[in-house]
Amino acid sequence: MQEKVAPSELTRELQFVSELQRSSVAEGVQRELDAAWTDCLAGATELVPVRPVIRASWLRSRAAGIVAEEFHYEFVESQELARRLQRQRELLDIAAPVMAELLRYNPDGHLNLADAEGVTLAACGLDLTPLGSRLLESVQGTNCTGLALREQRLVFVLAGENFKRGLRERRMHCASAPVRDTQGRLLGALTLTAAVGNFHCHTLGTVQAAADAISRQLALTALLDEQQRVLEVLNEGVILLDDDRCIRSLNGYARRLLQLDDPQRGRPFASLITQDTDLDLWLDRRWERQDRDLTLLLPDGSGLPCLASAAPIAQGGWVLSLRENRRIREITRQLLGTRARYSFNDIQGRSPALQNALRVAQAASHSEATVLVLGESGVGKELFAQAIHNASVRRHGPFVAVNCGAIPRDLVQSELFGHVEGAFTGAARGGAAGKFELADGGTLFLDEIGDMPLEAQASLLRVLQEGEVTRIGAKKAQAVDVRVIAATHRDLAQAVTGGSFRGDVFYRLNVLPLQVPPLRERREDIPLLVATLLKALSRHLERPPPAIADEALTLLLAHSWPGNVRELENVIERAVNLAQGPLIQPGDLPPSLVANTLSTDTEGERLTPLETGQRDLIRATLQQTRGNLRQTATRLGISRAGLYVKLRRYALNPADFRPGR
Ligand SMILES: Nc1ncnc2c1ncn2[C@@H]1O[C@H](COP(=O)(O)OP(=O)(O)OP(=O)(O)O)[C@@H](O)[C@H]1O
Repeated sequence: MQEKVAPSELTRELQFVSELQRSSVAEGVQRELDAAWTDCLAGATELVPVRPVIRASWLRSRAAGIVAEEFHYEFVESQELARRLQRQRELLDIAAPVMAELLRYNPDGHLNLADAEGVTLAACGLDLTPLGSRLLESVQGTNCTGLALREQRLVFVLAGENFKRGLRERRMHCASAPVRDTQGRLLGALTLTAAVGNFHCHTLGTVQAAADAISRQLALTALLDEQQRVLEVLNEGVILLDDDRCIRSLNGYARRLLQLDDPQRGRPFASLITQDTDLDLWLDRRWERQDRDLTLLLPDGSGLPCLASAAPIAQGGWVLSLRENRRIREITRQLLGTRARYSFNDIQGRSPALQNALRVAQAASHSEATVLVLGESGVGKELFAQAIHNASVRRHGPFVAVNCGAIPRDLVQSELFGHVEGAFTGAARGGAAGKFELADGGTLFLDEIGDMPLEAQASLLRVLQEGEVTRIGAKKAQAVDVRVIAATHRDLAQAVTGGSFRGDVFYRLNVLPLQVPPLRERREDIPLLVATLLKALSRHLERPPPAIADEALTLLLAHSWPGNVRELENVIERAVNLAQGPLIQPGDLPPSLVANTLSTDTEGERLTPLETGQRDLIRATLQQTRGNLRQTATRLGISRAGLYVKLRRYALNPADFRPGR
């Protein structure tokens, strides 16, 4: 504790007090003090034999008009006292045993504890300073408590050094030391009053040590309190176990997890978990930290799966931290970004083929049935899956996508269903949740389901049928609430026949089949898709969207699009980057596309008489409009997109009809 008294002064004071032990000295001192006091009251200022600290206090007391001859205590009002007692409850609780102990060694003495404003908050021993009495020097003149508060250091005041006659005539000496808070701020003063014969130099040390003990205990309590608060606000359950694996304490989060109100002190931890955790294996002091999946037993008999981490404490016992799997999954989802971005509004196209797919998808979003999205690569199968999820009741849950074709065969099962620690070589410490668990409460999109190995299909069937997953190596299954949307570009029925896909899984998945049409079957959507892509790309590049020249659009319409919308996206992105001016020209398109297009016409195909008539009409109109597509479409009463489709069908190139050809 901060001690303001200079070492030399302290030595002097101790020497002085120790000499007082000799009664001849004490009597002499008393006589001198009485004489000096009388002089002081008569107006003298010299007061030579008086210690400087006392002399200064007497002069202040005299100047403040304090009447030395009158003695009675002044009190704060009872309500005010109650407020102060309340405010200093902690200090009082800590000080009470210290004061009681001190009194045991000074049975004929008196102890009082005053707050920083000199109000007595606690007292024991002789009936001297009453509760609520005001002891500041400005109220009571020179007195030990008032002086300690003013000097903020250990002081002693002999009987004859008090200012008021009533205190002087008690013939008792006092020592007082300040009590401080953790920041070193003055909280009050602890004062010991002892009969003259019992007061010696050790009294000073004892009072100082007691005041320091109170201050230290206050700091410790504050620290403990702070740690307790941290533990209580912690976002995970913390349980302290003793060496016998019984509970020493639980923080608030752990109590909430376990649905328990009281601290459960002494309860065996084993009674709070299901029996499938081998505690001997887990709580092993050789390991610094061990993670385990375990299931907490709740009062209603149900189980709460958690990830628990155990670290041994050097002094004995363990500290366990617990997080429920549900929360870990939430955190993982936040990290992985398992949100579906797209909705039905993002699916562009007005073609009957696409509108038809949209109708089926919208119906699927109102149901909970498993959906099987069929379509070539890049047609937008995941887009549809996301849109279904976002329009379904699960929209606030996770959307987890897994490409079954992209995971190494050996790992598919563990990726999807998770595993427990030690399930196989290379298994994660503490085990790992699978995608089904991650998608709990939401949708799991199983892309390229046709590539799923047969063994994994068997486990998938169980999840689809039972709504439960069993991690690899686990003894027990866990319930999961997941809607599955699977997708494939393969012909699954044929795969079933060929034996590479299980028939039972196929029928389970194929509840709601959704065929997403390839781009070549909905060419009329191309202009709209191109416009949307141009807008999105230019927004990204922060420049106005370029237009597309008719010739270039014709080429796009005529292409067979094996890569579907994804291919179209790439072609447009390339063109936007290559385009010199505000117009995308055929030269900005990939050369392969230009070459292919002109050959993918109706060559070799026989046209019906009706089609021949239509082709001739279009050709004639193109001639009249000199290859102007807008005018041609208007004259023919069809949309531009419709015209493009027909141009491709009949291998007509508008450029051939333009002047200069
Ligand atoms: N109708 C559409 N409107 C707008 N964008 C689309 C449309 N269809 C597909 N896309 C876009 O095309 C790209 C490919 O779509 P997606 O990844 O959903 O296809 P996929 O069929 O799942 O492909 P794969 O079979 O290769 O996984 C995406 O960027 C998607 O946004």
